[in-house]
Amino acid sequence: MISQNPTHQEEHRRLQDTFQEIDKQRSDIGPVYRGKDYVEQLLEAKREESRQRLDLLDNEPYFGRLDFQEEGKEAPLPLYIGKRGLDRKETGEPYVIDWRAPVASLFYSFTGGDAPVTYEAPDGTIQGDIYRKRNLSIRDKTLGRIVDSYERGGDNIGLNDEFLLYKLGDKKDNRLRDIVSTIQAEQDLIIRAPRYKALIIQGAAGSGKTTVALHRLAFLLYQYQQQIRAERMIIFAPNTMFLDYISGVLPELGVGNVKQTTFAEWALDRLDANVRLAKGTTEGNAWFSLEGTRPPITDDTPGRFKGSLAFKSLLDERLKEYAENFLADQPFEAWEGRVLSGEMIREWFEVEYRHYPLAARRERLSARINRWLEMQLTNIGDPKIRKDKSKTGKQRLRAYMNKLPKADALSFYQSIFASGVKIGIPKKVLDATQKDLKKGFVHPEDLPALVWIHYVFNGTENLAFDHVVVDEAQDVSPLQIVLLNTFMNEPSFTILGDLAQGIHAYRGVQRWDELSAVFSEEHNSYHVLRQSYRSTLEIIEFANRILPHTDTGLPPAEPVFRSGEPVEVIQLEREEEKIPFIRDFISDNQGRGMRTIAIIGRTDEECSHLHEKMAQAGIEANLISEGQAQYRGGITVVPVYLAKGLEFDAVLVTNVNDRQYALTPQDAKLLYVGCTRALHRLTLIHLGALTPLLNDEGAVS
Ligand SMILES: Nc1ncnc2c1ncn2[C@@H]1O[C@H](COP(=O)(O)OP(=O)(O)OP(=O)(O)O)[C@@H](O)[C@H]1O
Repeated sequence: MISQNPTHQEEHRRLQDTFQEIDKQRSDIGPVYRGKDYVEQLLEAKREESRQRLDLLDNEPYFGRLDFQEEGKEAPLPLYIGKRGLDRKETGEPYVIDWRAPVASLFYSFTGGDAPVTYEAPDGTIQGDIYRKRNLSIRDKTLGRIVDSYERGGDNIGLNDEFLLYKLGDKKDNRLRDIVSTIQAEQDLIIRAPRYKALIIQGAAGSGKTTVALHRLAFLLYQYQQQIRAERMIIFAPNTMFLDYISGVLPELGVGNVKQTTFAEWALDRLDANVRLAKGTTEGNAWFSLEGTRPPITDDTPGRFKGSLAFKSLLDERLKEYAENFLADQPFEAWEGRVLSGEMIREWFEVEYRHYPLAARRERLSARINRWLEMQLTNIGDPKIRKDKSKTGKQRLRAYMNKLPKADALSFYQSIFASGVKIGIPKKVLDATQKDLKKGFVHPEDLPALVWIHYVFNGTENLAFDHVVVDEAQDVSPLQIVLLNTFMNEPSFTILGDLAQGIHAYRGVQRWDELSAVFSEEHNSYHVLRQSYRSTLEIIEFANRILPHTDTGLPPAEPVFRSGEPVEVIQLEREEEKIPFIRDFISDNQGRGMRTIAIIGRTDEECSHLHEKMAQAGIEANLISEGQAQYRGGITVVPVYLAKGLEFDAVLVTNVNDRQYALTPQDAKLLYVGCTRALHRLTLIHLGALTPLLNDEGAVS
């Protein structure tokens, strides 16, 4: 039924008109070509692109309207803003404006007031006045909510956040979504930042870091379409399940082909097959179990040392020495009396081939000596003697080359550790590495150094990035960033994370300047996102109480004013109460329309045990364990260290007692991660004494 409201009627007509235009353009494209003609096939690829763009538009043609009067024009024009642009077929006039277009930036940067506004167009700054900013919700081709957040001359009070709050109140499924209709001004600044920057973003939990980084990729592809290709953009995320969780956003924004991977996967792809990860090095059983004590984190902590710039300097020194001593300075004697001097060989290797990486120099040298050998053979007239000499010469060349080092990353790395303390590797680091390394096995934190060595030996293999996104960057090392930077002519990075969620501090950074030190001042661009969009006011205020215990000195996250239910901290008397409690928690939340519910435990073992008990009690849930490739949504049991990056409508954190979450920065970070996963409801239970991390005057019990 069409509403009687004149605004609704006007927008309804505009929407129908848009659908007609889309239909017309689709029918003009014509049917799919299935023939063999090559030119037609190429044209068909273009047509298919247009079809896909129209399909995307057809779903939700636009989400916003901005009435803008450009200076010097007679009247304001309504600009409709959508995920993709659409021009009128007949007149060519813009009918829907792509959200990434310069003029659309006004929609995001405008926060009210009657003062003139400006935006940067390719031809310079454009000034004008805004008369209306409107959000429109379109679902299943039907116009829903219309919210005017600004009207010139109106009172405009309290309307600004209404559409955002309406969107944030949604229940979630198993995928991260795009936010084009409600991007906030502080996020938009990051999304539209210039290409050649190393953006480092410290963002509170739920501030939209991951989402913003994905929108930035879509923006860069639009803005620099002649210079940037999706296939040369890459996203590094902490694990494959997280990649699965975020995998829907770029296609929703009409962007395909961006490589999304983990650092370990990418590194192992680069390295030779002889590099294998040692078993039992998974973080789950090493760092996050409750067994033993976790040593304090220092610069000598193996993961931190092996990712440091100090280690890189040490490697570089050794690599230089290795290259200098590569040749044995031996002449090559092809057969008795036919000698190629050591000086000549050095001249070729060190002067002629100096621009090639070591492995290529080695190969070129071998080919060059071989050519010299062939030349010598042409001087021998007797075919039989020539054949004999050729055989000897080739054998000797093989032997000569075999004596040269192999320029293999793993052997080099092994040799570095064999030299050990002598060359400045701390004993702690040696002890943690040697045993496996001697057998040819490495740990994840060895990978940046190994790829670095491989790069010095082999070059970048023509692999170049147009833009790199590093998510959860508090867990990466400076060496990783240096390494990725070598695959680019000029830095173009979006590096995002939250130090308060640095649960892998044993290999990550403790301050952002550890990463910014990699870039020059002109490339560095540091941003802070404090506003948190994910959780209700009550949840954010609760989590903010844990923050000081993380020892990061970070300010509290700022909630959007979206109020929900109070956070509950409940003490159970007996272990047997737990499963019935979980059952009630799930059914209560399902009854309130919550679609994703997580039971967050402290360790892998606790979660497997809970999951088993729940199954015995007939409660079906997905158990998440390390190495899992997919996040399925619904009811999930997950250890807290694997919940990072994900979000759930309702969260139950189990066993928040003083043993599971002790008064240490590491445990504070884990608990902070657990609590900030919840969108609408958060409950914590404990048996025994409550964790001191929550034991302050504000705790609800
Ligand atoms: N401008 C916005 N409009 C609507 N929703 C938003 C906005 N910004 C962020 N969100 C929502 O907030 C939630 C958190 O976003 P995201 O996961 O990108 O944050 P994050 O900073 O990476 O979080 P964390 O560090 O806690 O994993 C998501 O549900 C996202 O859709």
